[in-house]
Amino acid sequence: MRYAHTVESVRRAEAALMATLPAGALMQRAAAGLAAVCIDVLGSVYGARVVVLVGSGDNGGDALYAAARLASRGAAVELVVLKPEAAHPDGLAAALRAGARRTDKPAWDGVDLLVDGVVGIGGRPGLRDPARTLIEDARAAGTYVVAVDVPSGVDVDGATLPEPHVTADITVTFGTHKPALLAAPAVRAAGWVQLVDIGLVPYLDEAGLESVESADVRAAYPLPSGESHKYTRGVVGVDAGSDRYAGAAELCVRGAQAGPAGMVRFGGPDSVAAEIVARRPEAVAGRGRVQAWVVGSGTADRADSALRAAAADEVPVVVDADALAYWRPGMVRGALLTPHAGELARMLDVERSVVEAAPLAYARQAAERLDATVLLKGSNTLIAERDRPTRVVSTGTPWLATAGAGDVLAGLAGSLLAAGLPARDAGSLAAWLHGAASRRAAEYGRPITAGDVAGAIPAATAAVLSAPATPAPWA
Ligand SMILES: NC(=O)C1=CN([C@@H]2O[C@H](COP(=O)(O)OP(=O)(O)OC[C@H]3O[C@@H](n4cnc5c(N)ncnc54)[C@H](OP(=O)(O)O)[C@@H]3O)[C@@H](O)[C@H]2O)[C@@H](O)CC1
Ligand SMILES: Nc1ncnc2c1ncn2[C@@H]1O[C@H](COP(=O)(O)OP(=O)(O)O)[C@@H](O)[C@H]1O
Ligand SMILES: [K+]
Repeated sequence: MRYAHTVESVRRAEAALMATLPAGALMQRAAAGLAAVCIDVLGSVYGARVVVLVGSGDNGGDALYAAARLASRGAAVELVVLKPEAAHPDGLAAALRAGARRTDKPAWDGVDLLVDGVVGIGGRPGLRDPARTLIEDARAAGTYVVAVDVPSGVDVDGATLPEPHVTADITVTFGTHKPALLAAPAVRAAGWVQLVDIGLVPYLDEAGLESVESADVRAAYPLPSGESHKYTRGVVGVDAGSDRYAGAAELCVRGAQAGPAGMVRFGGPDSVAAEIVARRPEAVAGRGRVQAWVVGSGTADRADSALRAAAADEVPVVVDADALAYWRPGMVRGALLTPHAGELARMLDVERSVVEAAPLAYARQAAERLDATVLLKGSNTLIAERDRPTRVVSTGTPWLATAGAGDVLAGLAGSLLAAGLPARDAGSLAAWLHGAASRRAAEYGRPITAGDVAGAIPAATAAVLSAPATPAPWA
């Protein structure tokens, strides 16, 4: 996992760490890491033109000490000090001593790098003038932007993206990720995120948000053993499709067949079942004992009765699409709800745009109110569960936004549930593999269908399971 901590949690850890260190040591660690990334970006530092936007807090302090390092290596550094009376005094003195000079209006033409030290974790969302105009001018000139800790103006904890804000090419963050650096929409402003170790990790409490990585998928994927037979691997029941949406049923079955369960039972209407069995002969038509159900994809006006029938089996259920409208809190223990933003908005009785602007907050609110694990689909997918860190998955390509892709995901999640994973893990692995399969199918850049995604899941699974088990550096 990559972990993100809230501002409050970072502040607590920083206070504990700072108590063990000489004054200013932490800022020097941050500035050294920041300068190293800037040097990497510049390639050749001597003679490079660097503009540094300096805000009035410690974020500006980090930027000033990094500016001093760049200036001492021969960069032509210009400091735009936004509130001179409040700038970090020692940092400013160090930068000026090293040869940086002050300006109010940089000429952006020929600037190699802009360092955004306007605000960090102490910032309020949005940007005021003159920072706002300076950033706009720099962007219009195509200047490369490195943000310090977070892109200034984003909502650090809520991961929303109020206007205006800095859009960075690289964000150099300190100690741990912040929610805005992992979750949409704020993550879109961060660019490539570089984490600098400042010794904070031992002092951090549990993360509020965690990003699922390939090593996590590898560690949790349910593998068959020599003793396995199809029933011990789990049977997943699919009640999907209708005369009008027969395709949804097939896509859902294909998603389920691409997962670890040993068997897929198709429990939808007979007219659809005949077609499913003809096209996917490994599926067994008719209801029977299952370890998990997938209900709702394309069920149209059967959704209510289909969900009730699945709930009566008292096994975990993936509740998708049409069935979401009939979900009642507490209906099934261990349920995984898989709405997109529009479906979640209807469940919470708010506008879709409101959910899209703040998916992290609404996924969490939904998990509380709906008393279930909620997988909110989108450009990155969130898996929220009450009292547990929220998960984020960002393996998908935008080509995945194609009709039927959600049916495949629901089937795959059901297969992982039937194989014994709890809802939060089943949702995380399903979203990760579904996204990875979409990239593979799209060959990193061409249109795909939902069927292509289903077809690519086994290869995406093989790739992640067979990768060498080197632990991630942060693990
Ligand atoms: N603590 C540590 O040990 C370490 C911390 N580190 C670094 O410190 C950073 C946190 O520093 P911080 O707490 O000083 O707050 P910071 O983000 O600079 O902003 C506060 C200032 O900004 C202003 N301001 C607010 N909103 C604004 C807006 N929208 N637009 C414009 N201005 C705005 C506000 O001024 P005001 O508006 O109140 O006049 C206030 O003065 C952290 O992100 C990391 O980079 C590292 O060195 C590692 C060690
Ligand atoms: N911009 C995007 N980038 C990456 N993945 C996306 C994007 N938009 C949607 N997705 C993914 O595409 C899938 C679409 O599912 P869904 O909205 O249920 O479609 P359908 O109902 O047609 O099956 C989800 O897995 C979602 O996470
Ligand atoms: K910043």
